[in-house]
Amino acid sequence: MARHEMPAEDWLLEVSNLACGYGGESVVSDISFALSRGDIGCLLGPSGCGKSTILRALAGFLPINSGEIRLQSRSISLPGRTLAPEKRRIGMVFQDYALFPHMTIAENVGFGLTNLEKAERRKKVDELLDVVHLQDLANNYPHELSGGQQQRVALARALAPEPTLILLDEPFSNLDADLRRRLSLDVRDILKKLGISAILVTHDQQEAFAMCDQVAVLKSGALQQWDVPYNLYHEPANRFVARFVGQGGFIPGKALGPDAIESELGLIQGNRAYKWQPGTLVDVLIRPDDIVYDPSSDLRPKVIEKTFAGTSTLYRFRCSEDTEFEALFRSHLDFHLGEHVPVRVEADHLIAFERTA
Ligand SMILES: Nc1ncnc2c1ncn2[C@@H]1O[C@H](COP(=O)(O)OP(=O)(O)OP(=O)(O)O)[C@@H](O)[C@H]1O
Repeated sequence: MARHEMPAEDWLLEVSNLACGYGGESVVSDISFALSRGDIGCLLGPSGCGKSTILRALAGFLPINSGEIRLQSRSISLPGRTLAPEKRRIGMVFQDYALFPHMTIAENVGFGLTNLEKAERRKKVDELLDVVHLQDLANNYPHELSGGQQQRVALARALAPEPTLILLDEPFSNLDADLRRRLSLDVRDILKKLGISAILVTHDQQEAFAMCDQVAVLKSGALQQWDVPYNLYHEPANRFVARFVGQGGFIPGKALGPDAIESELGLIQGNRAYKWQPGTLVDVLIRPDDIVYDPSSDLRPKVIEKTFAGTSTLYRFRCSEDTEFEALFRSHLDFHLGEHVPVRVEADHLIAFERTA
């Protein structure tokens, strides 16, 4: 069954035409998306696009100006009616961990469980420390833990009251790249094992793709596309998403038919049909992995930039002033600046937009 045909009760979170902001002004508007139970969603976009603002509205810290937020089919935010944060059953994990420094790890995790008997609380804390693999550090203090360990404590503390939804606000941004990648996969595993839904805020596309089932790409307070990572990459809704998600750039071309474009890189054909008239001027998206090295090719663009990245090298090629593009080759294919290299386009997914100016 397609997602849009799902009955309303299967959505965990529904955001409809949301507008909210500060001092009566909206900094985000017309935001609509829905998350099904157990899924991890993401708000992805450049700095200042409104990710944290939407997260604050979901948490109940910010009233909304129009639209509605529903959690488990229950309205939690309407203009003039905001269910208090503590009544939403939503947990939060922040970038700076926000652990209590004078409490042990076990006490931090058990902080929100005051309604439980002592023995029951201890059992629950042990279970959660087990889930985040920190049983051995129960009696340590936060400053004795690494950043990654502290973030797992923060997650365990947020999970303790058994929330319906967890909000993760740039939770890995204080960590180095390697730990970031490992911890994001760890957190995904933990949430999936427990069947807990989450919304992650990040401006790191790799993190969004590795961790999330659905991603919202935002620009200047407006939702550009809400989709699975694969579609964002292969079927971006507009130029902004095409550029923001993944690497690559546009080259000029002319439509020959619904699925064929003539360009300086030759005829580019794909599996996606457009409604263009033959002769329409378009911009075609070329990703670095769309270009392959082919010694028999007559197309021989010039290397104008080269970035060595260990197992691969990113090249920037120029055919003419209007047509430049990038290609990623295994690093044993070593070309020098100014060299003319035989290449060919091998793109399954033809992504192009009609030229507007
Ligand atoms: N408390 C506030 N009062 C007034 N304006 C604010 C407030 N917080 C954020 N803004 C403005 O709202 C807009 C969106 O900010 P927001 O923090 O939601 O962006 P973001 O996408 O989370 O950015 P970043 O990735 O840098 O954290 C920005 O223009 C910002 O200046």
